[in-house]
Amino acid sequence: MAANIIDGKAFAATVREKVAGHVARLKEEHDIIPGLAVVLVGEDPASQVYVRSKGKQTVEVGMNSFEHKMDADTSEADLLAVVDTLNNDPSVHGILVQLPLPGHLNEDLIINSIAPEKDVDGFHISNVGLLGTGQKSMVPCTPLGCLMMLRDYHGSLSGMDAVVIGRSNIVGKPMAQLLLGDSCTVTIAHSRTKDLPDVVRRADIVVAAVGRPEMVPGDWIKEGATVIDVGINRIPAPEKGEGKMKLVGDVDYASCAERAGAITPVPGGVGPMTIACLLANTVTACCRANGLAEPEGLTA
Ligand SMILES: Nc1nc(=O)c2c([nH]1)NC[C@@H]1CN(c3ccc(C(=O)N[C@@H](CCC(=O)O)C(=O)O)cc3)C=[N+]21
Repeated sequence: MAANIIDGKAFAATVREKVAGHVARLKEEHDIIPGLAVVLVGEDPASQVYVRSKGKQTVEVGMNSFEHKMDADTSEADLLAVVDTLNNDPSVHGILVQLPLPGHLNEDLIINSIAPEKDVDGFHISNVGLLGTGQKSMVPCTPLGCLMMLRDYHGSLSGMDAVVIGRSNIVGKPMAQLLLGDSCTVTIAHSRTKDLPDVVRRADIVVAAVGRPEMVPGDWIKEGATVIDVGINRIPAPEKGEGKMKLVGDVDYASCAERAGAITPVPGGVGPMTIACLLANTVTACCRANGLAEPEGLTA
């Protein structure tokens, strides 16, 4: 059986359209323009690509985009000062500090210095706690995008067996919380999990978020399961020519697609949804900051 392909790229376009609609309404009815500030420390080429892409999409949906580029040797105090300025700037509704940060900077400290209501990444300890207790929060963009695709494909997720492979704070843990919130039976698997293949074989929903290229083979996938591939790994592609690279996920797409009922591709799956959800979170933050109704269809 060939799996249905869950087209994250197309889905992300519909999310951005909804965002653009809300942005237009905010401007027209309330004279408010949502603003997203992205802080990039250092010159990691991949990060620069993502930041550019975020800025471009932010402007395309009609929001204001603010970019703060800082040197790789920026001090913690200087970075905290920039975050403080953004926290106090009423035209900024969302703040994202691009991760990973250079090693001399304390990531937790920086993230927790962002005003929780502007923390559109959903990484602040307050938002983590709110999500874990089922209260209104900012939800991390990648898991939110995965949840939107799963709900769209399945309708209700209630009672499904979900296995999340990976226990990171930015994907695995919040993903598990969201699936639990939708009444899945959730297992978080990781590098020390015993009998990982058998654990994954129980799953109706597999979310792979480990950052290891093509580590999940098709024979771990239950017939008909839904596979969400969060991995974005750049690996050599000698078949495309000398020195060429390609993007692959954390699952072996060809063999998993043979057994899955549905699967997200890489590229064109979770990645585009992550950025779309960042824009969605910024609109949500803007509405909350102004005491306006939550935008429909953009929150968990
Ligand atoms: N504070 C913070 N928040 C983040 O959300 C964050 C971050 N730091 N640091 C880096 C990672 C990475 N990330 C991606 C977003 C979209 C794609 C994406 O759209 N990927 C395309 C392919 C892009 C390509 O060709 O390279 C796709 O999967 O189709 C990828 C990666 C967000 N991140």
